[in-house]
Amino acid sequence: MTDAAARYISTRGDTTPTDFADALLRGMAPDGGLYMPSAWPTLPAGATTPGQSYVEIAKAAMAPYIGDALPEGALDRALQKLVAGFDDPAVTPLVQLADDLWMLELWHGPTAAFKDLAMQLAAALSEEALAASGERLTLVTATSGDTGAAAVNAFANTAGIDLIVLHPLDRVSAVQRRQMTTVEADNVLNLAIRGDFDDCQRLVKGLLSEESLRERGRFSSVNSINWARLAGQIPYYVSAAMQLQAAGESRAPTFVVPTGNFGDAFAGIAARKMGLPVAGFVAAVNQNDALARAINDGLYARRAAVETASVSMDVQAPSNFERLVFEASGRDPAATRAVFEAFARDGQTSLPADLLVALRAEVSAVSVDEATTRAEIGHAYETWGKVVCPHTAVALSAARRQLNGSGPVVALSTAHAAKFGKDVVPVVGFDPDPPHVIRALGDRPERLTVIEATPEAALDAVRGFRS
Ligand SMILES: N[C@@H](CCOP(=O)(O)O)C(=O)O
Repeated sequence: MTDAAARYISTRGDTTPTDFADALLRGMAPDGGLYMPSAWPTLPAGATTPGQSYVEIAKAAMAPYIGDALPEGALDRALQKLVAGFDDPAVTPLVQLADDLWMLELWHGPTAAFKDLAMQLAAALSEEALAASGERLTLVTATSGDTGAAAVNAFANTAGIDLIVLHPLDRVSAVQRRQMTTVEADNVLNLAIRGDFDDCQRLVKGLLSEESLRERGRFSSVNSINWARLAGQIPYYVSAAMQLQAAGESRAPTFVVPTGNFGDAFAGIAARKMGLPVAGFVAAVNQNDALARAINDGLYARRAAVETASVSMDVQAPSNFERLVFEASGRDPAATRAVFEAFARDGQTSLPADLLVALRAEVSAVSVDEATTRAEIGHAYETWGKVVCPHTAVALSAARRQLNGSGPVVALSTAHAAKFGKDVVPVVGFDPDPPHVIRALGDRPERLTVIEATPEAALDAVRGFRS
């Protein structure tokens, strides 16, 4: 019998429980909710034995979520492929910046952003899941820059899988856009949407519930609405804790996570649910602060996203907030449904007082403005000689406010600064040295199609692609 951690239920409570492979190939639950493991597994000893490699940690941490849903050895093969694409032996090295202040570098992979860690696995595991059934898979994915780049890299030219990426027109960095649009792959379609990331994510969710598209075969998403994306982000929290221990630090860390769609932060919360000792989580958002206002003021309200230097976090309706509400409500699907149906219908909803207390026990949230982000890029360079991207700067600014001598604070560094030259160069005064994966982009021509942010336009584009 499959363990509870490998059975997936919906946050909205109206879906037949299913296994990892099906949750992976569906992306979202049919009732409009998000898949969650029906119970949290305990972190196996293999993940926390000193001296383990990233592959060993990830295998132990992820296997309970997969159970027997994939062919024998699928996770091993996926992990070997993942680490082969990283340019650091630690995969996600932890760097000390000052007393109690650490930075977890998550950008040593093929698109120089943290998304590679789960996306490369999602691609390999999707292929394994499809090999057994021989089905065809179409993926639709919304991006504010990094997810799309990682998805294109991971899925380009994969037999049996088509990938359609929706990014907000002119609202991703030039490098992010070129990582998506210069790849020569007939199975990839780039759609530039006249709107913001939240429009892209809304269109993706609409497409996933569009029955007429089922003719194409399986239809899913590789946004962090897909549980497999979160499962692939849990191991680096465990790895960071192990690296701290190896450095002689025995106190539990506080993780500061630069936050957009809240998938990364929720993966950390999942690691803690599995038993990883963590003192706290801080979600650091930019001026798009819907999540911070919800947690700090109790009002979850939709506003148009503003453009910031940390473009990948220009999100005002963070999808994984639904998973947090589900968990904080004691896994109550009716309470979760009430919050997100009201938000969808009215554009805002007040969170009940008891829910708010439980949310704050899981995570705190701070918003960092643009001037502070710029100042933090300068501070990181002047103080530690580190050229950091704007997202990392948001995290570092929030992390430095957490330092109170009570334990280590780990800021997640989510992307290489060279992806965001427009905002980094004016502060540090030079072009950050790009890793070879960015240099290799060269000046190849770009391929993208511009469409309006309407369900009809999105549906037409998808129907017209390789059907
Ligand atoms: N920050 C993201 C937005 C989508 O996030 P995801 O984790 O749900 O894929 C991006 O860079 O696209």
